Formats: sequence, structure tokens, C-alpha cells
Amino acid sequence: MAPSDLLTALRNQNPLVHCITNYVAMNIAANVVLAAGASPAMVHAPEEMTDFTPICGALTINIGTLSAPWLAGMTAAVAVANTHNIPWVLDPVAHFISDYRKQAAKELLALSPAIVRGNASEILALAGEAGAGKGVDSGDSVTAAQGAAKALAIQFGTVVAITGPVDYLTDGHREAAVSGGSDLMPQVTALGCSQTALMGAYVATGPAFDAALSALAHFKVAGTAAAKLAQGPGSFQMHFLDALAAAQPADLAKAIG
Ligand SMILES: Nc1ncnc2c1ncn2[C@@H]1O[C@H](COP(=O)(O)OP(=O)(O)O)[C@@H](O)[C@H]1O
Ligand SMILES: Cc1ncsc1CCOP(=O)(O)O
Ligand SMILES: [Mg+2]
Repeated sequence: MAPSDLLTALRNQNPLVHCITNYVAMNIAANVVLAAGASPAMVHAPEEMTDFTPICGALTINIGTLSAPWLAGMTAAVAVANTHNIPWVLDPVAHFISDYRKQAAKELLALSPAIVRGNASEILALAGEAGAGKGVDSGDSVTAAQGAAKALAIQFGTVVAITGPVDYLTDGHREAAVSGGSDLMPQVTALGCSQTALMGAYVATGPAFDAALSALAHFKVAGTAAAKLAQGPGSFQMHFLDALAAAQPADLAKAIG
């Protein structure tokens, strides 16, 4: 499906997106999903998954502020999603910072996410390559992680998105680059996490590769527009939400290629 059709479908369908994300991202990720035209719900108790996950169009899992009860909620949600053929997206935030987080990311990756999204350092480390990540921030170039993304996509039968100044997307066979946005984007916390949540909204609407591409393009188009009005990271965040809502389906193609 073309990105323009996917954005139109997303806004028509207003899919319910089950997000398990981190404490930092919860508010902005929910606002991003709403601004784009979908309906987010942040629900993480393991006891709620059998009731809630099956009624959602997609699930997103983000390990940014991981702890044991949250991991239990994540694995319970993924099990329900997989049983009901509900696509899910993995964001392995800073998984290389501890053995605990590394192991969690590895276990989640083995549970068949439709899409994996991370920054370059996260994708490199997921493929077992040494990177220069600094906590949640990337220290590596997107180009340096492209081989890792392809290898992961093939090994796990998934779509892998690396975000950065120019985003890269692959399913191991096809690949795409998405440009635009602003260098104010990494100055606003949890925009990567919000991108992951938005991928959930799109993958509830169409095939994984097309969904990830559309979500990446939607962010770049909105980021470019917001940067024209922003005076710094604070006003950028406000204008970015407005620009996500104002983006027109035909605009998305401008960011791709
Ligand atoms: N220097 C940059 N110029 C333009 N867009 C950027 C830049 N850095 C990051 N982005 C965009 O910011 C969003 C978050 O990406 P990123 O910062 O890589 O994620 P994370 O927060 O997980 O590290 C993505 O939409 C990405 O395209
Ligand atoms: C600062 C921080 N600390 C733990 S999670 C988080 C948010 C990270 O968000 P992103 O990966 O989108 O920059
Ligand atoms: Mg991140």
C-alpha cells in the first residue's frame, strides 16, 4: 500500500493501538498517535492482556524503563498478540546497557515482531556488533548499521527500521531511505519511542514494510514543517504535534527516496 493510502486508511479507521512504553515516553507517544489519527492506550499490567490485547489493531513494546513486572506485561501481551495474529512492534531501547535488558531484548526479538525500530547503536548491538551508543542516544551512523539491519531482518523474518538523520528501512530484500526532519528531533526526548508507537498505528492498517515506511515518512514530513516554526526543542515539540495532524497523505512521498 502506498503511504498516502495508508495515512488515509489510518485516519478513516482510527485503530486502537496497545502501547507498552516507558515512563518518559508515555505522554508524548500517546499524543503523537492521537495527532496522526489513531487511538493509543497505555496498558501494561499482565493481568489485563487477555482482555485488552485482542481488541487492538496492533501492539507496541518498548523497553526504555524496564523492570520485572513490566517485562511480565510485555511477554504476556506478545503471547496474546501472536495467538490472535495481531502485529506488534519492538523498540529495544538502550538494550546494550545491562545484561538484564540485553536478555529481555533478545527474548522479545525471538517472539516474531512485525517491525523492529531502533537507532543505529541499538540495531548494531542487536546484531551482536559493537557500537558507540550512549544510553538511549545513538553514537553510530545509520549507514554503519545497515548491514546489521539486513541480517536481523533475514534472521528473524521481520522489518527493521533504523532512525537517524536519514532513516533506513529493510525487510532483508527491499530497502528504503527516508529523509527530512530536523536536528531538533533528537533534542526532544522520546521521539524515537513515539515513532515506534506510530508504527503500531500504521501496522494496524497495512503490511509491515509499507506501514513502517509510512510512519517514517510521516515523522520526517512533520519534522520538516515543525522546524520552520520552532524556536528550540520546546516549541518544536508543540509544532511537531500540530504538523503530524496537518500532514496530508500526498505529502508523505516527498520524504522517501
Ligand atoms: N539529525 C536528525 N535530522 C533529522 N531527523 C532526525 C535526526 N535525528 C533523528 N531524527 C528523527 O528523529 C526521530 C527519532 O529518531 P532517533 O533520534 O534516531 O531515535 P531514538 O530517540 O530512539 O534514538 C526519527 O523520526 C528520526 O528520523
Ligand atoms: C531518556 C530515557 N530514559 C529511559 S527511556 C528514555 C526515553 C528515550 O526515548 P528515545 O529513545 O525516543 O530517545
Ligand atoms: Mg530510542
